[in-house]
Amino acid sequence: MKLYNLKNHNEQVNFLQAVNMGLGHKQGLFFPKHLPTIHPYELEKLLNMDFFTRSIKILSMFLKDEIKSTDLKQYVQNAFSFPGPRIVPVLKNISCCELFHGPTLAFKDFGARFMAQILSHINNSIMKNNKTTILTATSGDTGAAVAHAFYKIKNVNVIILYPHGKISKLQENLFCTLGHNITTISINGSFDKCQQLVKQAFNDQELRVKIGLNSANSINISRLLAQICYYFEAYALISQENRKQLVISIPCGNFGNLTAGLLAKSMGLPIKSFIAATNVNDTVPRFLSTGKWEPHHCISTISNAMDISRPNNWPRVQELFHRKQWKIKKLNFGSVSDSITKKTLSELKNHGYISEPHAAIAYRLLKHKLQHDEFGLFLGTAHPAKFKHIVDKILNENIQLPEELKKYSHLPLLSYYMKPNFNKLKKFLLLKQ
Ligand SMILES: Cc1ncc(COP(=O)(O)O)c(C=O)c1O
Ligand SMILES: N[C@@H](CCOP(=O)(O)O)C(=O)O
Repeated sequence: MKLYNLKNHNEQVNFLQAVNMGLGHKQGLFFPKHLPTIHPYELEKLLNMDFFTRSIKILSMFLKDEIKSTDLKQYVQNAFSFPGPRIVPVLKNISCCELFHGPTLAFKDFGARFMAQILSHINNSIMKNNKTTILTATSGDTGAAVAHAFYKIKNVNVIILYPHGKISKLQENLFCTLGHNITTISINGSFDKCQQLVKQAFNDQELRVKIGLNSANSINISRLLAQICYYFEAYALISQENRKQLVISIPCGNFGNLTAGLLAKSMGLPIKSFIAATNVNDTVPRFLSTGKWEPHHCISTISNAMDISRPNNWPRVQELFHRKQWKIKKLNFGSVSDSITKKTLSELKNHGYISEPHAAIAYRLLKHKLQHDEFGLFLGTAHPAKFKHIVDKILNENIQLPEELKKYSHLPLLSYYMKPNFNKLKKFLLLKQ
C-alpha cells in the first residue's frame, strides 16, 4: 500500500515505512493513496465471518503487498486476543457498542496491540535489532494501551507524556507503575502540549536518528487500520433491520476513532452517518459551524481523555471527505458540557445502563439527533471503572474494579515530572538511550 504525506503529496512511502517513520516531513500525516472498496456481494460474505477472519480480510486489502497472509493472520490473532466489541441495548432504537473489554479497558487496545505486532514484524524482518523509541502523548487511555502492548518488548523503549494532574488516578496507575522499558513523564501542561512535544521531536533529525524515534499515537497509520475492523464487527452484530439506517455517534478527542469509522464507510460499510461528539473542547464543532479553525486553550473536564483542542487527525478526516467527494455538511456534530454529561449519566442509569463520561457525551448527542426511522450506536470507549471517582459520586454507585485495574491501583507511580520544554525532553530522551 502506498501512502502520501498530507503536507507534501510527493513524499510517498509504503505501509511498513509509514509505520516505521510515524510522521512524514513537516509533521505531515500519512494517508492511503488507494482506498480499497468492497462489492456489496463481498460485504455480505464478510459480515458472515467471525471477527478474526473478517479482520484479516479487511487488513489484507490494505497490506497484502507487504505482509504475507500467514503472518498477517498471526498478527491479528495476537493483537485481538481479547473479547471484541459487544452490543448492549439501552433503548429500543439505541445501543452501546462497547469497545472496552481488552487488557487496558479502552478501545485503544485494538490499535496499540496491532501496531506492536507490525513493529515487531519490522524489527524482525527488516530493521534487524535496531533500537526504537516510541514517544507517545496521552490524555488517559492511549498511554495504558501502548504501555501494555509494548511492555518488555526487546529493543523498544517507550516514553509516555501525559498532562500532570489531568488524568484519572486509575488511568495513571495502569501505565505509570510498570517500569522496565516503559518510562512515563507527567508534563506540567495540557495534552495539547504533550502532543506538540511529540511532534516537535519528529522535527529534530538528529534526535530522530539517534533514538530511532517513532510514535504510537494515532499519528501512526497502523493504529487506525486496526480500528476499522471493529466497525465491521459492530455492523455484523446488529440486526438486518437496524443496519438499514445506522447512525454511529463517536466520542471524539484526537479524532482517530472517527477517521477509522469513515475509512470503514469509504470501503463500503453502509453506515448512514456519523456524529462527532466532543466535550467543551470543541474546536471541530466550532469549525463545522463557523468555518474557522480556532483552537482555544484546553479546558479540563470530566471526560478528560477528550480534553484536546488541537485534534491530530482532523486533516485525515478532511482528506477523506475530499477524496470521496462527501459533503462535510453531512457530518453531524455537537459538544456537551460537564453538567449535561453528569445528567446524562443519571439518565443512562435510569435506563439500566452504567456508563462513563466519554460514552455519555456520544449518547447525549445521538439521542438528541436520531430521526424516528434511524437506529443509533454510541461507542463505549472506556470501562466505567476507569472513572470510578466520578461515576460513583454522580450515580451513588460503588463500581467494582476489574482485575486489570485492581492489580495496579496500589502500586507506586514511577513517573518523572517535567515542564513542557523540548530541550529538556530531548536531553532526557538521549540519556535514556
Ligand atoms: C475513553 C475515550 N473516549 C474517546 C476518546 C477520543 O478518541 P479519539 O482520540 O480517537 O477521537 C479517547 C481518547 O482517545 C478516550 O480515551
Ligand atoms: N484520548 C487519547 C489521546 C491520544 O490519542 P491518540 O489516538 O492519538 O493516541 C488518550 O487517551 O490518550
